[in-house]
Amino acid sequence: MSLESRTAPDDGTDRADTDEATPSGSRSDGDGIGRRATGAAPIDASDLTKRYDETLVFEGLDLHVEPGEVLCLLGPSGCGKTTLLHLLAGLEEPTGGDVEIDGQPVTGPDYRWGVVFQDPLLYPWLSVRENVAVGPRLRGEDPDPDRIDDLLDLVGLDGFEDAATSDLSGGMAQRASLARTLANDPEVLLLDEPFSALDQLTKMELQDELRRIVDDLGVTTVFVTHDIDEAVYLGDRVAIMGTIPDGIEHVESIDSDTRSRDDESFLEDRAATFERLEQVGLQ
Ligand SMILES: Nc1ncnc2c1ncn2[C@@H]1O[C@H](COP(=O)(O)OP(=O)(O)OP(=O)(O)O)[C@@H](O)[C@H]1O
Repeated sequence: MSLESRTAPDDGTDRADTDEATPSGSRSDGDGIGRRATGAAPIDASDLTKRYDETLVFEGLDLHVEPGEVLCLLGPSGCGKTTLLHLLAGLEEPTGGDVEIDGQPVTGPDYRWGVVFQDPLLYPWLSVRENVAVGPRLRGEDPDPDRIDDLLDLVGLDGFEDAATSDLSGGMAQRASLARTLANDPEVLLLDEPFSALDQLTKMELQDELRRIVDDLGVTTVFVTHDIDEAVYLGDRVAIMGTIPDGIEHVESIDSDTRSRDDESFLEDRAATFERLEQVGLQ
């Protein structure tokens, strides 16, 4: 089995003498990721605390995502996945701690860290092509039509450039949403359960497409999901979040070379992740 299981130390501290990650998601080394884009940005969250009035979501959470890595945040409803993603994206302010992307503090939303939401949120009065060109336009740039076409090709929407968004299926709308985010050339891609509203076949197709795209672009990616198979299939590592306010309980490294849903190592990775979920008291 090629899976490296990275157990959280009992005392919650780093083990510098082993090849293990901390529960907060730091890595002691850089292997096992398999892809490392030159120029891709690391994400560093330090000592993050988020509280909404009486609700402490997590406290003192640390997370490091390697340049070009795909990290999946996995956990049950209400464990704080979206909250953590929003803090990484600058969509919400932490109660304590800070987030840096490529060494720059995240103080608010920015096109350099692109977010894809569960709802594609396309502008219905614009064509698919115009939706994808929105980011550069908002920044006062003249979008390069060839680049927009290339992006639509990349996400599998070749031939739908001039379609109205109302003519798109849910999967196609999510492809357009992804292309719109990629049009900003983000250093980091943050996705919040983007495929959870799609039927199983479309979801699997889009998982394949996303994996191909992030591999091609080498963009650092954080993907929120509550679907174990999705997390294991897409992630270089899977960070398992416990119930609030436990934060990240365990980080599982997934063998990057085996991206096949029906081979033995996928099933082994899945079983190991499921076991970890059970060990932190989740089903
Ligand atoms: N704006 C808010 N105001 C008050 N409490 C909030 C707010 N946003 C989130 N919470 C609370 O914070 C906790 C974490 O919520 P969050 O949405 O981050 O979890 P999640 O793991 O993403 O859940 P889901 O999988 O259902 O989307 C929950 O208890 C939720 O009720």
